[in-house]
Amino acid sequence: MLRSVSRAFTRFLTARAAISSSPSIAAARTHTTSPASPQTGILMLNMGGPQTLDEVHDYLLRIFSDRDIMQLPAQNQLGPLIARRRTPVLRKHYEEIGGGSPIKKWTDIQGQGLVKVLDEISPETSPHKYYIGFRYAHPLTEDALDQMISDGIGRAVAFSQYQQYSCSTSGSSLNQVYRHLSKVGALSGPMQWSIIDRWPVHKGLVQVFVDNIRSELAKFPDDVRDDVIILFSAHSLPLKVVNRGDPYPQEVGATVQYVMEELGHTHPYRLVWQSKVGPLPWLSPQTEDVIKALSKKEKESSPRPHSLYLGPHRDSSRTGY
Ligand SMILES: C=CC1=C(C)c2cc3[nH]c(cc4nc(cc5[nH]c(cc1n2)c(C)c5CCC(=O)O)C(CCC(=O)O)=C4C)c(C)c3C=C
Ligand SMILES: [Fe+2]
Repeated sequence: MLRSVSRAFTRFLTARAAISSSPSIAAARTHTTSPASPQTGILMLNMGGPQTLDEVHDYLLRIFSDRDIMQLPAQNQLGPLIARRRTPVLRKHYEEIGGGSPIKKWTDIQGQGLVKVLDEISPETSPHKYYIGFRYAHPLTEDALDQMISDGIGRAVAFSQYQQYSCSTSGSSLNQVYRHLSKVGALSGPMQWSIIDRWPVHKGLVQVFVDNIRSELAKFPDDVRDDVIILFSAHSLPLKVVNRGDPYPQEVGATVQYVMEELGHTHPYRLVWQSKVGPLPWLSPQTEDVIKALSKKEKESSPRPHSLYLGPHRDSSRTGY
């Protein structure tokens, strides 16, 4: 299902690209649908997060109902059951960071910066407008698409905010875009789509990691700084998904490789995996096991290794994986 919908979306994009490159059809379109100054919509796709504690249940319900992320037996019954049971645990986590996810706030800030730059560097596609399309929380992808349609957007960019591609994250969002456009009959509408589905080695991304690592390293005392081990901690993935050929592990590895090259390989490093859910095997080593092992070593050995942790946590939606 996942792959067939993704393929359908790709075929749809290819067909649109073919249409745009055909002079006669492109000319016809100018007459019929293009406004004098075409408006470009950038749809920022991400999983999102509950903005209030009351939104936690529905957020989890959407996650556990999504067959692109997991396939449960009798998912229609089991999904809602697990979501209900998990809600108090996750509510507590969000309570600890102030009562909600900051991802909407940061995506707004990034969207505002994005359209400002685009309006400056690309007047021919201005004015640009960003839309936030979250997969599991408000503002939902479906609502953003409806808004783009009602705004009469002529040129649309589906921009995945996941730097590395996985069928379970970016794939799920793109499938949702395709399904909703099909449902509302907008697949063959006036919106011309292009897509940014991954950017694992983009210069700007690599530089953000490099800058953050350098500024964190500077906080260590001079006599231990060179011994610091850098831990790159990425969200893990079930081996079932990896073995299907999902590109995510390789793309995360590519990000790490570029960052280490830019740093000049000044320090030892490890790529570790976090946030495994459920009983099945996931990519390892797990972050917490590596931290425990390194701390044990730190207590026993001399010179003592120190570690610098770089990875996702609930209140750091800006920092990467
Ligand atoms: C089998 C299920 C899951 C896969 C595959 C998966 C892949 C995946 N997830 C992220 C990033 C995040 N996931 C988050 C929450 C979350 N993910 C799953 C399951 C899978 N993820 C669940 C059940 C949940 C709900 C949270 C929970 O119950 O604890 C989050 C948000 C964390 C939060 O606290 O809200 C992120 C971020 C990636 C990058 C990824 C594959 C590459
Ligand atoms: Fe997840």
